[in-house]
Amino acid sequence: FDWASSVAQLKAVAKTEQVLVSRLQNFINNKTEELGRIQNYVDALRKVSDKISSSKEEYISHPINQYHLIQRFAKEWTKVGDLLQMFNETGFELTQNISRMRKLYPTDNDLNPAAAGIERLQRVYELSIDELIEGNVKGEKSGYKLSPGDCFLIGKISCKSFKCDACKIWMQRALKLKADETFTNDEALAYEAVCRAKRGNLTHAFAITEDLLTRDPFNDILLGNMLYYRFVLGKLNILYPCFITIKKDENAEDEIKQYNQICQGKFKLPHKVSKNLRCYLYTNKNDPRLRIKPVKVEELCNSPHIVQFYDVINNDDIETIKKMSKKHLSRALVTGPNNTGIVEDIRTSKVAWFKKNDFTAVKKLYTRISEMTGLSEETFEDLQVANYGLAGEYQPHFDYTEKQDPSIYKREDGAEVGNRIATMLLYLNDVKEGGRTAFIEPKIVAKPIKGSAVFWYNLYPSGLGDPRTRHASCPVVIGNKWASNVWVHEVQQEFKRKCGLRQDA
Ligand SMILES: O=C(O)CCC(=O)C(=O)O
Ligand SMILES: [Fe+2]
Repeated sequence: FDWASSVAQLKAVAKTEQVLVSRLQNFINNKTEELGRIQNYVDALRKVSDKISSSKEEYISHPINQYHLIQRFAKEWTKVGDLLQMFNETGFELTQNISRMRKLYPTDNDLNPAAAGIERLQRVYELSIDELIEGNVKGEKSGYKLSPGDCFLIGKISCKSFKCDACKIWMQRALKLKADETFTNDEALAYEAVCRAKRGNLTHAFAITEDLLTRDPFNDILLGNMLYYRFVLGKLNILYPCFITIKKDENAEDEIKQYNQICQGKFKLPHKVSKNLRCYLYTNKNDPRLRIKPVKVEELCNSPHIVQFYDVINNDDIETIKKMSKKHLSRALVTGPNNTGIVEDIRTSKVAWFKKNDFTAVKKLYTRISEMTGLSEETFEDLQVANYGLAGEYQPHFDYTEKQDPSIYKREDGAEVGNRIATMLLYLNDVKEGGRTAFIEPKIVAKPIKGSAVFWYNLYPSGLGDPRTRHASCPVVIGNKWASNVWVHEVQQEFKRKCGLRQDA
């Protein structure tokens, strides 16, 4: 089910935990009470048996005693049997419920993405690891700490996804805090060695691994790595196939660095740019519907033109949309080979989709967007509602497709609607910390403000994709993020937004 990719559904888990705690407490109370009753019986019966053991012959010769002995077996010990049976049965239902529930709620598989989320927060926002370990995120204290085992897990996940710098710092933390029952020092060292090797420091990795092998000479993974180091260091002439080295993609790394810095709020627009940005009331060339209540606009960037509209949607409609979405949220996909949707780490959120006619709030929203932008609803895509999970993000991407294939966007009725000409990105809540929308080239961010929406054209008027619109959703640090997109397609907008004479007009 993938619990780390949406916060909305985690709320139910927290509620269930409360119920569980009180059920478990009841269970213990009942058991204790039953044990107490059994204890009373044992006390009473012990008195009798003590007496008998001191003078068995004498006791047994007396007819009343004979009667009592028989009576105890006929009655008392049956009662003890009943009590024991009851003791065994109490909590049976709870045990069954718990094992059924375990299948529905977070399991071991959810821990890795959650650990990856913590690592992502640290990396993107350059958070202090010491503070994170203390449960302190940008001054917000959780009350819980990260254990050495948690640090080890975060290091291990980083190593497996080739984030070697992260692996190193988290493993060093794990080692500094000392191993707990979840890992040994040698395991932490082994991961660190693999990371060093991936960074090209093979001699050091070789030395660490050689040392580790003296303590664990049959460890398959260590042996495999050793063969590889020997090969690369020229000490062996066959290659062990299980070890991969990663090639650095310099461009991608530079972009991620830039993305991290934008998310951290490190860039300020120079005065000569920001002084040309305006806030104004907009009536879309005197649209009669907007003349009465013009829309509030804030310019975020002039080139490309990116604006934030305020009070686009009211609170009731927002709550309706979120409530409807909760039932339908499923892991967000990105476009993979042959236009199929695939799960990727670059997009950690859950989404739900609605049609214009699914309920009134969507219909109203579509009319409103059409009024504000002057664009035809005819080729609006279905409404996408997204909820981001632990450190949920959407790494830099274009909303338009770079493919030249006109059939890529087909409406359900088969009509080809062209590329995504524009994006309306609505914010359905305020995010306490993080979760901003970052535009990579102009180095600007939009802040999620409930009821507002960011709007921009993805294509030049010529229809060519505008690469300056590359954008991302920064990881959520504290709180929860609800956003929603309406993508507008080219077809039907020909007379609403006319094409220019130059390709990048
Ligand atoms: O949520 C955001 O801030 C951006 C989302 C986005 O870019 C998308 O869904 O395409
Ligand atoms: Fe996007």
